Parts: sequence; C-alpha cells; structure tokens
Amino acid sequence: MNTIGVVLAGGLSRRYGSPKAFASRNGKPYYEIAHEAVSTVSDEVILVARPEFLGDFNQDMNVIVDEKEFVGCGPLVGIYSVMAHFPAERYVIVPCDMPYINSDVIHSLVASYEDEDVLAVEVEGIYHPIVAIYHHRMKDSIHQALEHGQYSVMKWLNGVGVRWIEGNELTMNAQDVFRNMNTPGEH
Ligand SMILES: Nc1nc2c(ncn2[C@@H]2O[C@H](COP(=O)(O)OP(=O)(O)OP(=O)(O)O)[C@@H](O)[C@H]2O)c(=O)[nH]1
Repeated sequence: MNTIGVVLAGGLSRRYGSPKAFASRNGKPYYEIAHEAVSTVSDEVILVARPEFLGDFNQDMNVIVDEKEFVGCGPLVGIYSVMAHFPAERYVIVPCDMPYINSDVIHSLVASYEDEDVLAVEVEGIYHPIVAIYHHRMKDSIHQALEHGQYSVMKWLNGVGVRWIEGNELTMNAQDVFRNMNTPGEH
C-alpha cells in the first residue's frame, strides 16, 4: 500500500510564542522528531510549513506550503495540500508539536488501520484528529469543506467514517507520547 507521511508545521504558534517546529527536545528539533516517527512507515515524507520558514528546515527534507487559496487556514489545509500534490493510498499524519511521538507508536497505529476513511487517536477522552491515518478518498470531501470555509478538523470528521483508537492500546505511555506543546511551559 502506497503511504505518505505528513508532518504538519504550518501553524502560527501564537500561544507558543515562537515557531514550534523549531523548538527542540534533547537537541533535536520537533519537526525532525515528527519526521522520524513517520518515516519508517512511509514511502515518502512531506512537511507542510509556512512560506517564511521554508529555508530553515533540513534541506534534505521535502517541504511544501499550504495551497495558496487556503494558506494558514488550519491543519485540514495542510493535509489537503499534500493529498493534492502527492497521490498515495493513505496518509499518516502527525503534528510538529508532539516531541514524544515515536516510530513504535506510529507502527502500531498503521498496524491497526483497516481501510477506514480516517483512523485517529484518542487518549482518555482527549481527541487527536491530526495524529491519524487519512485515506486518499477523503481528498474531495476536505476540499469541499475548505471551499465552504469549514476549517475545523473535528467538525469535518463528524461527516466521515472516522474510527477513534484509544492511545493506550498503542503504547504504555499514551499520556506522554501524545502530549502536544501549545505553550513553552508545558515541557
Ligand atoms: N499546514 C498547516 N499546518 C497547520 C496550520 N495550522 C496549524 N497547523 C499545524 O497543526 C498542528 C496543531 O496546530 P495548533 O497548535 O492547533 O495551531 P498553531 O497555529 O500551531 O498554534 P496557535 O497559534 O497557538 O493556535 C501544528 O503542527 C501546526 O503546525 C495550517 O494552517 N497549515
């Protein structure tokens, strides 16, 4: 099955105060941690970033920007932008602000995928709609949502076949592994 890894890094990081993709844990930038987590299950990994930071990423990586008409309108745009330019059967999505994410847990997620429209992670009632696998058949539905100014991933997911998988089934440390950083104080 043809699989593309997607690292979402096109947010504004307003709460964090500086671009989260370039924050680091043990000397490694968050975006590299995310890239590593998805790379072993993917034929190719694409980062979707803001235009002003394109030159700041590892130049060996494949970095694109959001579709022009929807730049910065949220994670759904990043996912759509990759689907539009890189055809594959499924897309393994991770955000760039989860510094404890790792390839073991992403392997378990991929092993649990059963051709759903979307398979996404939930940890004890906290939903992570962008730690997920999206099938390519969702492309047109996402595009329609964006055209209607419907940018909320959770709202869009209400209308499609999503299966939520409990993070504790994927790892013993789900609370840590799926923790995302919104402010610098959360480390
Ligand atoms: N490609 C793309 N990624 C996005 C966009 N908005 C958010 N993301 C990514 O989605 C993930 C979650 O983003 P949030 O933390 O909700 O938003 P943020 O803009 O980064 O941060 P705030 O400004 O504090 O809300 C991060 O990996 C972001 O980089 C967008 O418009 N385009």
